[in-house]
Amino acid sequence: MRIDIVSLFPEFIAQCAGVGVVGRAQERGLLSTHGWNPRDYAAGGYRRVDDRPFGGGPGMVMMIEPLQACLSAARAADEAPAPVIYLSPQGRPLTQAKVRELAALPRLILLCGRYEGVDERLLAAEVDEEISIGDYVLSGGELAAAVVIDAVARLQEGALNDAESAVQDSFEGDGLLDCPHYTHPASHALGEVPAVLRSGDHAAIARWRRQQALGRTWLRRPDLLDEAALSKADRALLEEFRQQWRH
Ligand SMILES: Nc1nonc1C(=O)NCC1CCCCC1
Repeated sequence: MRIDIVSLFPEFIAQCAGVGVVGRAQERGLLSTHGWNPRDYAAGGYRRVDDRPFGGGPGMVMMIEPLQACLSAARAADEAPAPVIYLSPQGRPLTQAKVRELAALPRLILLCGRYEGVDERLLAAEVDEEISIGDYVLSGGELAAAVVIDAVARLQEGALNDAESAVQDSFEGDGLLDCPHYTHPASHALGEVPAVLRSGDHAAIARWRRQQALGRTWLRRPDLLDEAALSKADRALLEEFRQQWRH
């Protein structure tokens, strides 16, 4: 999978994409990322990429021309077709389902805004999809682009080892929150590791983990429960958790 990122700070993305799972996926040839800076496509000595907003108001707006030229250069760098995705709070919320959809594509072009945003005419002409990573305002789209890159990189075949796949599966598989995790020491001033996890009874451990995932989802994200397809056994486990919680 190839991801091109249009950003005034391409070095930011290169840093994020160079470490951990994403860095390893690149080393394994599962993914490649390429930064493109609109300032390199801005005319004149000053290489202007932004200007004052029509209608007045604070801040600056990213201009059409440098972005359009930069996007054209990025597109031309590979023959694979790619949707242009703009990261902004005005976009549709990013979900794991959307991540799966994006991860299956051969290529993405991510457009990162700065300042107050991008000239609407550029967005209307060049952007295929607008995506938000949450209802808050960042100083630029780069962090959101890094989130998209990380999430799709994890889904590339061969990107994760067994332990990492387990984490992916625990959310990805059934849309529930993850269960709690514990490690050494078993006893600590902060508390004890739940006995079931030290019992060696793998069936009991799996049951406990499933019940904890169900219970936490019920407590913290009941909206996810609505969408999850719970089995009869799941519903019984959750009811048991609810009873215990209420006493
Ligand atoms: N939230 C978000 N989800 O995706 N992107 C987000 C963001 O807050 N981006 C910064 C804004 C800053 C002004 C220009 C356009 C991008």
